[in-house]
Amino acid sequence: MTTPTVADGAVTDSAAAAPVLSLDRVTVGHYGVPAVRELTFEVRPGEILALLGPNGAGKTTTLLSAVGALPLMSGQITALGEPIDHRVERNARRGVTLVPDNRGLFHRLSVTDNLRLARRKGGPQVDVVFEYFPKLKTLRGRRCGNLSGGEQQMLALAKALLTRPSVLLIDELSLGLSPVAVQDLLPRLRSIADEQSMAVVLVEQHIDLALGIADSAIVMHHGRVALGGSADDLRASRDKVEAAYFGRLGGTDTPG
Ligand SMILES: Nc1ncnc2c1ncn2[C@@H]1O[C@H](COP(=O)(O)OP(=O)(O)OP(=O)(O)O)[C@@H](O)[C@H]1O
Repeated sequence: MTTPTVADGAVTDSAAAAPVLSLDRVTVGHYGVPAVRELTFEVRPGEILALLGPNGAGKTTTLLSAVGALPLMSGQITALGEPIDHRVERNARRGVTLVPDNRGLFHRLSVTDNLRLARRKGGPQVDVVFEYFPKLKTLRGRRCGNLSGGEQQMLALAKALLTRPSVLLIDELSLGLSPVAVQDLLPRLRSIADEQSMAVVLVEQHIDLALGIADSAIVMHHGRVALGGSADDLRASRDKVEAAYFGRLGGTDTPG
């Protein structure tokens, strides 16, 4: 794994592997009001970037813009060497996959039927994801609405993996889950990213758990990067992470 560096609020990497997803000075928002300003970062195959920040910091807006669901006010997003445009379905077929915070599941359908619907022609068989989540195999006939929150989140991840993503954008994997369930899921995500060389952008409120599995992280505040760097550096500067999270750093900063 290579070490990201921070320059002007941007998490970049000097290593040779081409980024799977790049945001270059992206400003994006809702109804003409910017929610994210001048955001720059890159993620490479197999890397996990954690997007941290308080409510309203602009994390979801960032993910939505990366899949083409929000028009950019300025800047550019590139995935797999091509600019991201508004064709969300096409972007997904190209391997840019979002796991939304509402999980995007069909609650009346069984686990297997949810997975079947997510499967792409020529893509992996449903059984493949049972290797990552054996528990789902035991629950395959159960209605999704009768699964626990953690099981539903496994199903949401499993569905996303069936699309063979090159970059997976995950909005609050841990939403509504017990700490035990989160401690189970996040390391699995790390292993899957490693095994599949899948880039991941992870929006997460459990700062320490996220920094525990990520390669790099950005702390956003009011739509801007308050702090960014390698997860190792940020773990070593935990007080700065907290200050950035609460908007007490007064601008972009690097740990140390
Ligand atoms: N559909 C929308 N219409 C108008 N404003 C929106 C919309 N969605 C988000 N916003 C605004 O954009 C800003 C960023 O919101 P966003 O959802 O990206 O934050 P977030 O960091 O994901 O927050 P949370 O942790 O609460 O999910 C907020 O000020 C929010 O009120």
